[in-house]
Amino acid sequence: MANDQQAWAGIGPQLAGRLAKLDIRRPQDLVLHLPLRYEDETRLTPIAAARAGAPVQVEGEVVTCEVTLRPRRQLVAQIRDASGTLTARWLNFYPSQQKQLAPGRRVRVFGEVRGGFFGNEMVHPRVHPVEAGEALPQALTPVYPTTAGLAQSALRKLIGRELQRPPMTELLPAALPGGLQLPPFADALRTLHQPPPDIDPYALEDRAHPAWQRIKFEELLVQQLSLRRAYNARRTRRAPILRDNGKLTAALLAQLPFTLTGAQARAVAQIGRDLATPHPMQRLLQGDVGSGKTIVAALAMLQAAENGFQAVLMAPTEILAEQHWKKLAAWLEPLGVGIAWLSGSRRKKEREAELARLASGEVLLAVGTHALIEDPVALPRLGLAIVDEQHRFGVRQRLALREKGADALHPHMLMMSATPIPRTLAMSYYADLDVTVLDELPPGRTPILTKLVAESRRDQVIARVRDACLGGAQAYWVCPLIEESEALQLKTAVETFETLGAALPELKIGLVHGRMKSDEKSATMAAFSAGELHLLVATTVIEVGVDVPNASLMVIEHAERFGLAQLHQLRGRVGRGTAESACILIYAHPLSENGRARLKVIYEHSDGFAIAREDLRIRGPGEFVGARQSGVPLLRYADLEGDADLVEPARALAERLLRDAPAVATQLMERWLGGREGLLRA
Ligand SMILES: Nc1ncnc2c1ncn2[C@@H]1O[C@H](COP(=O)(O)OP(=O)(O)OP(=O)(O)O)[C@@H](O)[C@H]1O
Repeated sequence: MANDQQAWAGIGPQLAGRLAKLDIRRPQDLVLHLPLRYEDETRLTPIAAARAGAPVQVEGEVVTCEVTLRPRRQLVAQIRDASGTLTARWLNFYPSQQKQLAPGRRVRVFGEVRGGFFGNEMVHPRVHPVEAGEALPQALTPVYPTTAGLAQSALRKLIGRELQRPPMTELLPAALPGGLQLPPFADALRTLHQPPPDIDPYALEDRAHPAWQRIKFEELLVQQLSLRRAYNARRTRRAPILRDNGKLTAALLAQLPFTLTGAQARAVAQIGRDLATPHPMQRLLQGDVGSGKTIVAALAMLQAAENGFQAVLMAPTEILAEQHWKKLAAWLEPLGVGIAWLSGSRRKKEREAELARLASGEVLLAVGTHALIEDPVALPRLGLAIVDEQHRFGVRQRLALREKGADALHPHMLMMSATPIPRTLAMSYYADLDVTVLDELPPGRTPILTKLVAESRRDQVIARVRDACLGGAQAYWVCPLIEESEALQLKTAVETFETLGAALPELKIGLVHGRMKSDEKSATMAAFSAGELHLLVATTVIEVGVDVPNASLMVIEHAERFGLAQLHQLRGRVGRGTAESACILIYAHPLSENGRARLKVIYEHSDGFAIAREDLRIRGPGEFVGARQSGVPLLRYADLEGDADLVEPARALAERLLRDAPAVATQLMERWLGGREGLLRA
């Protein structure tokens, strides 16, 4: 982080430290520190006309000013203008304040009036002693976000000084994409820092004013620039050329019990083309629950193997890794292609054997958890790395996987996600990736019936589970989420398992939770997959990816505690076969407003993109994507939902600048990011 010491003339280390807390590290950062709101000191209100509720400024002569001791120590002044008298009081004050308020002096006081025992009064108003002939300010007074030890007045002065200084260079071209009309940068900044008195301060505060639009547009533009530049950098790196010679992939397709959906075929073709280029692919495959991402991954891995390169698939949980491995092995082994499975839980001997097979090149493909990125794993010919549920991994883990390849060659990267995100968000957060969407479900799926049931009717739900299971179906029962305590969560899971066991003696019931030994977990999952268990009681370990097509009933207890994405994922565990499926959401009273809103959304929508849009509306984008973790520079002013219509033109202009005016692109990034590395994402 560059701290331009030279330019901080007149600013000592203490002040510099406080400014740094506001992310102001260079003089030019000051002008991008924008007001939260404004106070109108450009006009005066006669004392008699001041009404309670809104801040006003009055000017008058101090009649009296004294420290009283009852009911407590305070400074009390009477101020009079032609229309009346006002009492002002300060419970905390400096002796110098009393001097400022010497009787006979003219002062302006700014604050909110309220009705007191002795008539109208102001508590802790701001005082400004008036010099003879002093005019009212010409601009609204900005109120900035600040930090302890840094007074508004000091910050205002610093920013005001910086605003005087040329140049606030205009960096945008005259014609903006989409016919967007925005004021020049310098004008926008002046309007925001020193708004002329005829501007309605509320219009500025809700940030819809063209001056705000300009600033937000430039901020979004810089976000796009930094992401797109990271994306373009991949062209400077080399990756192995993995051609689709069609032998193994065609054999796999011929042997599948289904044909690819149109969306899958398009994704496979797109990825196939990426792999055949000499630069690393950076692609995100987004598919709603059950849209069939695994086969797309398998075909890509085969394409690597066909070319003699290694490919790995990293999954966030052991259950998921094992399931992927089984599915891939069932598809690939008949073709004579081996696939290793690495997870922290496998016995040492098994692990070592798998490692040896990988190191010798006997097997080219592997599936695993983060165990894949650990030290002993050598992947000297890594050509393709696939990360499933990519948002569950940190930036560092994804990078570590990339670093597994040989020095000179970067592997192609494919990120997969079953959490669809709305288009504007994808454009913003994933502008350094190409995005493929699987927007089609395999045919023959029947829609899932979602029911909301109050906890008082739990017995009826149990009866329904009995009927369904005795009729040949299988069911999941998801235990309540207890975020505060894992121990309690476990206890609840065990208790639920026991009470259901007692209530449903005729059913075979299994239990999985995160704390079980891996082999127990995998034995239970295998028994459920094989149809040996009717009912699987589970914590959210089954949230992602579990694929047992015969399971057609899902019960979620305390559904109101789960997030929308989580509910959607959980519900997606059923409806994967041809049987009619149902998801019963048991909720407990009282429902919070937010809990009610979430249940309503999940009840009304089945499409992951629609749910994501609603989720965004309820939670806001920051939390939605886990912005910090994604490593994308955070937006200070623009808001991806409210300013969605600026994102597309920002993206278009970013591409144009990077192509035609890279120096301007650099200047823009320098202005906003100050030489800080804008992007860390793999
Ligand atoms: N084109 C297809 N036609 C029929 N069935 C398919 C097709 N593609 C995949 N399937 C099957 O659909 C099920 C879901 O596929 P998969 O597990 O790959 O989904 P997913 O996208 O990973 O979903 P999730 O994110 O929910 O795990 C699997 O049983 C798979 O074999």
